[in-house]
Amino acid sequence: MNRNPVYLALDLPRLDAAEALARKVSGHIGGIKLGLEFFCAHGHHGVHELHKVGLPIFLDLKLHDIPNTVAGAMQAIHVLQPSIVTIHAAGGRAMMEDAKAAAGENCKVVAVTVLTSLDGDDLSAIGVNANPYDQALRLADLAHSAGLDGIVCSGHEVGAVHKQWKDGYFVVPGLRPADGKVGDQKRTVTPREARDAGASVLVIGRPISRAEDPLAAAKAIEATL
Ligand SMILES: O=c1ccn([C@@H]2O[C@H](COP(=O)(O)O)[C@@H](O)[C@H]2O)c(=O)[nH]1
Repeated sequence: MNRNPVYLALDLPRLDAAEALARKVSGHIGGIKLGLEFFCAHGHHGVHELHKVGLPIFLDLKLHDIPNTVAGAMQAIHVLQPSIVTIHAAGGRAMMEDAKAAAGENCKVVAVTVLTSLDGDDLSAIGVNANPYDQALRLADLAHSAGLDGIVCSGHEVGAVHKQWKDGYFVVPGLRPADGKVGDQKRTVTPREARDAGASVLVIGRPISRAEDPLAAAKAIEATL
């Protein structure tokens, strides 16, 4: 049977609340995603605590620095046994190569292409002369040639990336059920659309964590897949 592709983004300030939520929905998700908010607040201790839930841990740290620094950070998190770690493709080829070389054997390293909270206007404001689709495909190509396992992109690009990188590992956030609040996300699709387009991992946070009934929300999303 295929593993549930949903990784729950635990962007919550309190460790006890994060662990309780993860336990509550653990039968209806495939993994737990811990990001900057969680890691800055709870560090290695928090990750060890969440390991006790018994699901794979995705460390969404979006590392972006000079190659030597990112490689050192990758080595420092070996001990946490993450199944997936993110870096930024905009850090360049050498940074991605060194990050992959420093990662543990069972850890997939995936590169963020264009954040799902950005649209074309945001890219032009930071001097990127391409639309999010073209930019995501360009960075996907770079990540592929740097030997990474896959990328992070929105559901609008994952189908095209999948066509040119058949065995890639594709993480898709910015997911909203058909009637869901979009919030700060600008390039959204439904979980089902992302899965059908070739996503390997569906990252879902607030549609579950901020739902009135998170368990019912997780079950409803699972039923659509
Ligand atoms: O491009 C990206 C990369 C990472 N994220 C992360 O995914 C979750 C999404 O949370 P929601 O509450 O479902 O919007 C969050 O942890 C982000 O840091 C992303 O959204 N987009």
